Amino acid sequence: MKIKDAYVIVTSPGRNFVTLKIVTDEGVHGIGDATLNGREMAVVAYLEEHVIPALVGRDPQRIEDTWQYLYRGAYWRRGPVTMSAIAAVDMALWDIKGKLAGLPLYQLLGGKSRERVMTYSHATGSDIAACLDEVARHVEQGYRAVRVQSGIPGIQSTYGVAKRPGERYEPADAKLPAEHDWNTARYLNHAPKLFAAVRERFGDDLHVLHDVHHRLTPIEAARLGKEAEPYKLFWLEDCVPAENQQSFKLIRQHTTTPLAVGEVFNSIHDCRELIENQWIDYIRASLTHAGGITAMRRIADLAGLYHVRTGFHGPTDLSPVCLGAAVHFDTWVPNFGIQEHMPHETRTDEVFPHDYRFEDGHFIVGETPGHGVDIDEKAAARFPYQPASLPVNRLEDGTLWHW
Ligand SMILES: O=C(O)C(=O)C[C@H](O)[C@H](O)CO
Ligand SMILES: [Mg+2]
Repeated sequence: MKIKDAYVIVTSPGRNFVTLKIVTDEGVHGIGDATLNGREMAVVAYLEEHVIPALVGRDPQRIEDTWQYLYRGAYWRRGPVTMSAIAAVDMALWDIKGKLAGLPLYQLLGGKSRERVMTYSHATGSDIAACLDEVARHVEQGYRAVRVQSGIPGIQSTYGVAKRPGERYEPADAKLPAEHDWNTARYLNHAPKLFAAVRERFGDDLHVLHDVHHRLTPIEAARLGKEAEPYKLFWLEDCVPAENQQSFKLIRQHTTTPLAVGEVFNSIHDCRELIENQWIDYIRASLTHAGGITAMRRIADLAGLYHVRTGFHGPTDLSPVCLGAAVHFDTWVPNFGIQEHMPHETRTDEVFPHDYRFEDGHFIVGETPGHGVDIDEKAAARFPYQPASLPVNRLEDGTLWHW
């Protein structure tokens, strides 16, 4: 059997998605997600110019060999563009393997470790009261775990807060990056009040998560982790930028608040020190940005040795293809923690028909052979690419900060 054809589909049903479709000479096809928010077309070019020509004619069943070929064979290893492209190929090939075997992906990985996959969603509000109402709405929908983000007095546009009440949070919009403002002191004074209010209204049973989105220094993160301890967070996410993995050593020395990191990681080398030193509790890399199922399996196995659990990134800027594959992975992986769930728009779900379903705060995996997600190319063609960028952040004096 050979790969006969492969092509990229870019579609924007509400936001941009990049999908790779691989077709075999026996007519079986598989798809993979290659969406890199704000840098979509770089991955398209990487796939079209450098990957697809090398795929045609290869045996689609040799997933590991193809992964090594694309990783080692590029000479230029790692990086989000390269690894998203490799991930898309990898996901599509696992999809094909499942279809050929007549088995859903989770069976290929080793079968079910659980019946359902706990998810968390996002409660956002312009202030604490509005955020609490959103938490209540999510609890009514069955969520056992909710991420809380609220506007901060004195800061105009805060990460994770929807622009208008009732709208979804969507950071990428303008063609060029929007400019946001940031003030660490105001944030640090505000965040513990939000956690306290959530616990007071919802009690101890709800899992409460919070995303700092890389904005603190290690000692500031240590202070926040310490002050959050009475409110027993499920996790504190991305409390510092993680290029310097040693930062987490300092944070860890000061707090027992569980730490999660990794949504911008693209290889096992980005998290090896964090895992081996047990400086984190949850690894949040995604199948799309960290090299696919083949690579993520190695990360999860390493993490399992050190009691680190998975908490896959699952924002709307990863397509239903990534989410579908993640639900299979989550159903199998022994050291599962939680799965992020930011529901896609209806038009996105229409472009990507899938068999995973949300029920009572959990995802339930489907039984369709492969990863269970397809693309309706006719529907996709109705939504042309819309250039969009993620924002940037500046301190009050104009200094560019982490967004
Ligand atoms: O979902 C999260 O935890 C995020 O931090 C979302 C990111 O801002 C988003 O995926 C950037 O593309
Ligand atoms: Mg995040």
